[in-house]
Amino acid sequence: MTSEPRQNRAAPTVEQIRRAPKVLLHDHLDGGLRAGTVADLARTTGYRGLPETDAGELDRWFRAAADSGSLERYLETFSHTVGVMQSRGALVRVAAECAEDLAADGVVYAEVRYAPEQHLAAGLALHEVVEAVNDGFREGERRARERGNRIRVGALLTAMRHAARALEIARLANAYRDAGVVGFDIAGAEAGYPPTRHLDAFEYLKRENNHFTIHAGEAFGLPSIWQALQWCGADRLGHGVRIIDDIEVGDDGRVRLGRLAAYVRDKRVPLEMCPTSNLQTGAAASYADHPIGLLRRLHFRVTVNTDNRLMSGTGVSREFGHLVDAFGYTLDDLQWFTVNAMKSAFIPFDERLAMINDVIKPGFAQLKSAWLFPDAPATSGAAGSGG
Ligand SMILES: O=c1[nH]cnc2c1ncn2[C@@H]1O[C@H](CO)[C@@H](O)[C@H]1O
Ligand SMILES: [Zn+2]
Repeated sequence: MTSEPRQNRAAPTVEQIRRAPKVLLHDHLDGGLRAGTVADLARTTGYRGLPETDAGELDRWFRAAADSGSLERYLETFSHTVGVMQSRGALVRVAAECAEDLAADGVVYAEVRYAPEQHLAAGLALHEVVEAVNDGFREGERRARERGNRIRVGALLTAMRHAARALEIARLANAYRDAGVVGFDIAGAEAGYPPTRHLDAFEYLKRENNHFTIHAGEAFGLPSIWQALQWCGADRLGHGVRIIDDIEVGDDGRVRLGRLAAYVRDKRVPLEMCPTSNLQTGAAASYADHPIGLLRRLHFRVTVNTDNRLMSGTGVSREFGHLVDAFGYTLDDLQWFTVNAMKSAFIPFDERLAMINDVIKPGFAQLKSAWLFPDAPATSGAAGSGG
C-alpha cells in the first residue's frame, strides 16, 4: 500500500491539538493575563480604572472591547492590563501564570514580549522590570514541570513605536541577552509610526549581532513591510498579513508574486501570523478569508500565534482549531507550522534543531501513530510533556 494512511488526513481532534508540542513566537505578556488576575491585582494594587470588577464580566469586556475593527481601539484595552502590572510582585505573578498557561496548552517553546517602558509608573527601573518578568518565567517553567509539562520561555523586549525609547530598550535587550531575553520588537499603532523612526535601535542591534522582529503589515500595508525588511533589517515580521497585497491570483488560479512578496518567500522571512487578532482589528474578514491559507499553499514561512490571549479569548491550540475548521489542516500541516516556528526562533541553532528533532517530531509522531495502538490508554505519555 503506497497511499498515505487515511488517519493522517483526518481532522485532528481538540485533544490531539492540545497534546501536540507547539511553538509560540508572538504573544504579548500584557495581552495574556487571566481575567481573574487582572481583577485580583486591581484590588491589591488599588488600580481604580477597571470597567468591571467581576472576573467573568471582565473577560467578556476585554474581548468585546478589542473586537472593534480598528487597531487603535484594540490597543486602548491594554491601559487596564498595563495599569495593574506596575509592581515587581504583579510582574512576577503575570509572567509565571503566562508560562503555566502556555505549558498547559501544550506549548513547549515560547517567546513572549512586553514593553518595559510601560511598567515604570510606580517607580520600577527598566532593569527591575526585566528581572521581575524573567523571574516569573522561571517560576512558571518550574511549576509547569511539576505538573509534567515542559516549556521554555524567552522574553522579547518591545519598544513602543509612538515613543522615543527604542535605542534604550534595544540596549536593555542586549544587556540581558544571555539572561532570559532573546530579542527585540516594536509595537503599537502602525499608521503614522513607520519602523524607520527607530532605525538607530535596529542598527545598534545589528552591530551587536542581535535579533529583532517588527510589527509590520498589520494595520498598514506594503510600505511598512518593505521598510521593516529593507531599511531596518528585521529577522521576522509581526503579522505581515498585508504581504497579500503583493500577490495576484488570476481567474485561472495562476499566482504572481510581486518583488516584495517574492523576497519574503525566497528569503524565508518568518511571518508571525495571529488569525483571531487580525479578525478583531479588521486585517481579515473571516478565518476562511485569512491570507494564511494562501500563504501556506505558496510555502511562505508561516507561523501561527496568539498575539493577545486575553483580548482574543484564545490560545495556540484554539488558533490551530480555527485553521483546521477553515482549511481542513491535518496533523502534518500543524507539524509544518510548528517546525517553521521553531526554525524561526531567536535561540541558538543547535537548540532549535534539538527542539525540532527531539521534542516536536517525536511528539507529533506519537500522535500520528496513536491509531496503531487503539487499546493504549489515551492519557499516557502526552506528547511533548513528561518530566
Ligand atoms: O497586534 C498588535 N499590534 C501592535 N501593537 C500591539 C499588538 N498587540 C499588542 N500591542 C502593543 O504591544 C504592547 C506591548 O506588549 C502592548 O501594550 C500593546 O500596546
Ligand atoms: Zn502583536
